[in-house]
Amino acid sequence: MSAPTGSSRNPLPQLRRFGIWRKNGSGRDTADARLLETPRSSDFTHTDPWRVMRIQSEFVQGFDALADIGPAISVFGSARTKPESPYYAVGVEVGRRLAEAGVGVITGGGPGSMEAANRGASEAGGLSIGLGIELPFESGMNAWVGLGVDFRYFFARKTMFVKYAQGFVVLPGGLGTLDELFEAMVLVQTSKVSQFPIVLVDKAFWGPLMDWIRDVMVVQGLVSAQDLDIVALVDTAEEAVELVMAGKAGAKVAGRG
Ligand SMILES: C/C(=C\CNc1ncnc2c1ncn2[C@@H]1O[C@H](COP(=O)(O)O)[C@@H](O)[C@H]1O)CO
Repeated sequence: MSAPTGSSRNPLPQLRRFGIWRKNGSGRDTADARLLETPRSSDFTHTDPWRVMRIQSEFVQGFDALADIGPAISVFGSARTKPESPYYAVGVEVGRRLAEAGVGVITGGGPGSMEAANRGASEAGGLSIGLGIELPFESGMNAWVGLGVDFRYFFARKTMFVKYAQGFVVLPGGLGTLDELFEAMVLVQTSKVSQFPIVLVDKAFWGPLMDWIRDVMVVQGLVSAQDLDIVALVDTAEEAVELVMAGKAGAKVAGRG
């Protein structure tokens, strides 16, 4: 995690934090992992009803903490992006431009590109939100989050990314970023959400993936050519924010089901 520099236009935000958070140290034992484990005895299955209560409380807590945030955009990207990387600079600029456009910035609250977007939003005086996740190794909320909500379960957290945002900006990333991107694409493809702009930043990074979808999936009839229009590819933070804000105007409408 980068040390804040003296060039900030705003000091580090005062963190308001929700959720149960514990440092896991080097252990690999998390609530998510325990839930997904195959039960080894019937005793184990008897604990699942209690987990449902905990899962329920995580949704209630998320809804409660985020209900009044106003318009916001979720920004995804690699947890491993270094502060000296050009991707980090783009993330800061995306966060800053979104804040200047008057919308909150929601990230996973972690390091790398998440930190960059939170930092840009925070430095510009905007609402900087982090949805943290319990992981088996130390990570924690980055220092640029002003409103933090901690989650044990990925699926509860992912609901919040969509429910409280009017669009996604996706910076280069790995499996976690792809997971978030494809979930959003499927929600649009299946009309669970509409009017939901998804903007991918860096054509050189994302282009080959889109080419593969077009050349393999579309050719084999596994997705339709129109599904590629669910996302837009750009090269700059300026274009990303312009596009995502233009799409923001329409109300998000839930599909049937
Ligand atoms: C691997 C490292 C830290 C992990 N910490 C994370 N904290 C919060 N959110 C995370 C973390 N890792 C992944 N995510 C989520 O997935 C996306 C990034 O995943 P990727 O595989 O790095 O692309 C991101 O948008 C988060 O929501 C650093 O040592």
